[in-house]
Amino acid sequence: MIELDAAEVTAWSPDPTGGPDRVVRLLGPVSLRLAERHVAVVGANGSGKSTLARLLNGLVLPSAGRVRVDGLDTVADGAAVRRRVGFVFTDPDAQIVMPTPVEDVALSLRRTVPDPREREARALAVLARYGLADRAHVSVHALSGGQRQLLALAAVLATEPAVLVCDEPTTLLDLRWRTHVDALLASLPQQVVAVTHDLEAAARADRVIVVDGGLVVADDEPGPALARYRALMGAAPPPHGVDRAGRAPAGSA
Ligand SMILES: Nc1ncnc2c1ncn2[C@@H]1O[C@H](COP(=O)(O)OP(=O)(O)OP(=O)(O)O)[C@@H](O)[C@H]1O
Repeated sequence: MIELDAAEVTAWSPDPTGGPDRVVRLLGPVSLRLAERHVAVVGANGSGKSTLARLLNGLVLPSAGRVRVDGLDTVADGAAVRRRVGFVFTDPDAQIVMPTPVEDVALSLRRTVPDPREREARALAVLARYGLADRAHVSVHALSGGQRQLLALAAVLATEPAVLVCDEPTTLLDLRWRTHVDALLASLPQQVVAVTHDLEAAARADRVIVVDGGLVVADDEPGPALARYRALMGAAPPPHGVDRAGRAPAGSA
C-alpha cells in the first residue's frame, strides 16, 4: 500500500525577471492511498506526473507531508523504500550502466547474490525470462531501443520489488515494442504505477489519477478519469508563457 498524506514538493527556481530565486510548488498537497494492482497517472506536460512518480520511491522527497510504502517512510526509511519500489525511466540509457546485458542485470543483484558465478547464472535466467537470452553478452549499444527498455525493466525486476513505478516506459518505443512492454507490465505480479501519455494503456488500469497544475484533479476508474482528462486537454490550449517553475519555453527568449 502506497500512502501519500498531504505530500508537497517545492523547489527553488530562478526568477525569470532577474529577481532573487523563489520557491515554487511543483506538486501538492496530494493525499492518496494506492492499493490497486495497476494505477495509471496521466496529465499534461509539466503537470507534475514525474514528480509524483519520483515521490513514490524516494527519488524526490516531500517538502511537507509524508509518503509511505507498506508503512516505510521515504524520508526515514529511504534505503528500505528503494529496495521495495523499483523505478523505470522513460529512457533506458538513464538506467543501463554496464557494457553488456548480463553484467547490467548482475549489477542489480550484487547485494542479494554475493557469489559472482551464482549472480551471473541468476542474471542469465532473468534475461531468459524476459526474452533477452540471446542478447546476454552483446554490447548494450547493439540492442534496439525496445530491447534496451526491456533490459532496464529486467534489471529492476531482477531485484523482485514489491512495487514497480514506471515514468512513461513506452514513450520512446514503436508500436510493437509498446505493445510488448505494456503486456509485460500487465502480467507482472507486483503493483505497477505507470505515468503514461498512452490513453489506451491507461484505460486498462484499475485506477487512473489525473494530475494538473501539480494537483490531483481526478482519481477514478479509467472511464470517468480519462473523460475528465480529455475534457481538460480540450479546454486548455498549450501554455505559451512561463511554466510553473518560472522558465520560459525553449526558443522564446
Ligand atoms: N528541480 C526542479 N526545479 C524547478 N522546477 C522543476 C524541477 N523539477 C521539475 N520542475 C518543474 O515542475 C513541473 C512538473 O514537472 P514534472 O517533470 O513532474 O512534470 P511531468 O508532468 O512529468 O511533465 P512531462 O510529461 O513533460 O514529463 C514542471 O513545470 C517542471 O518544469
